[in-house]
Amino acid sequence: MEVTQMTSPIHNYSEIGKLKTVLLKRPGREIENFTPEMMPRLLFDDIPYLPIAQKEHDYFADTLRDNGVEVLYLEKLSAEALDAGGEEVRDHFLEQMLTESGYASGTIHDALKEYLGSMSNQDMVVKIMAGVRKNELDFVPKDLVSCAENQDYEFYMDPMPNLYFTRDPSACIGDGLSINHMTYPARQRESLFNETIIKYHPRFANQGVHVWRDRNHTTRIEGGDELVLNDHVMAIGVSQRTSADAIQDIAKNLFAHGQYDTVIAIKIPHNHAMMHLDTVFTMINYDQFTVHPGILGKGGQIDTWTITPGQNKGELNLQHDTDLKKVLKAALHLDDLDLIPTGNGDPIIAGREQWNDGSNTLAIAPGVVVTYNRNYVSNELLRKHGLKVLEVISSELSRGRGGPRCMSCPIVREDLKK
Ligand SMILES: NC(=O)NCCC[C@H](N)C(=O)O
Repeated sequence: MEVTQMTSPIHNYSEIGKLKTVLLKRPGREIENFTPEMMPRLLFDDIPYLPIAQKEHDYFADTLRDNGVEVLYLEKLSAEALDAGGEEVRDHFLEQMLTESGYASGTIHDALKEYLGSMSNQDMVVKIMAGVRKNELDFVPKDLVSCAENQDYEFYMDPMPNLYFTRDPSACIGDGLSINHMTYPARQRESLFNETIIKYHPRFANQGVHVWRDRNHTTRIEGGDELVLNDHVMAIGVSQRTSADAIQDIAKNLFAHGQYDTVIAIKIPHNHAMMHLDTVFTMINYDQFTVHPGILGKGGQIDTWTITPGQNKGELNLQHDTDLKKVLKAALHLDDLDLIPTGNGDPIIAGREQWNDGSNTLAIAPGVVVTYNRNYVSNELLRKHGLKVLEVISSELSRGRGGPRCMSCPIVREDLKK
């Protein structure tokens, strides 16, 4: 009998291998469908201007395409997955989305189900992403919660403005991925789209994709913290968004079922400006990284724990260290490495450019990075360190507090030369 080897449609064994396929989300109505009062809860710092945000995002996507990258869109794959899954899958998806939006049953559930259920899969996906306002439905709720508590709130279903940060709800690692239970309610529904794609889209379903950790957990992890340094070493941020217990959990799964043998947990400040490791630290070449000086203490120290498999199954060894350079050199077998400080280390420029994602570079090949044009001091420094820097326009996209790495989820990268 002929045995056919299944090849996973996901192949991502580094942060820097030549990027072949990436998942993006073009900003839609969801990034305008909220008021200033809703901004903190929705994790935004301002109201973006949609036509310009779309223009900037198209420029980003074109920059990737011009460099040989296949660009897939979350909104399109989600609808295609539902098309492929059929009626039962669509019904299950909608029920789950309604449940996670606060309507497991009841009259509002029924009205929303009828409203969204009358749409094509593509329209339904776009509508759910954009949010559902009360005035869209010809329905007056009569339950006590609606009458006594929520009468002034405009939405039945909140918009999901953070969807264009495709980095976070899932993360491709090796030939698999983590589908993430995210920290804040504003983003928790997002990974349901990723789960649906992996389970039902013909490109991904039944193709041997490993799910290292699914979204059905109470502990929290987000892709901005998950850095695939090479084919056996990861770095994961202990951050506002990723908890230490989730890191231990995914480390155990990676060690037991994959080729990974080292996870470096890096503790960063827990605040909005630095919510993920990739807002302060990214890998951009075999031996080069961006680092925001604001994460380093006196003498350049930072808490790291190198996690490796323990003696017995399921056990983990921890090695604590505070010298990031030493830890990375040891794990990556490098004689030296170049940590390039955001804003050239100037405290004012570093703080300002990090806020607008000056550390958040997307490597599309070793030594080739995509960055926001507004971070001109950091960009100039990267060039001085020998990097090829492709700048993209960034006035509106940056209002969501994420840069080129946050806005992209690499699915396929070429393997690195050994
Ligand atoms: N990887 C990233 O750092 N993503 C940026 C996410 C920004 C978004 N407004 C959030 O707070 O989740």
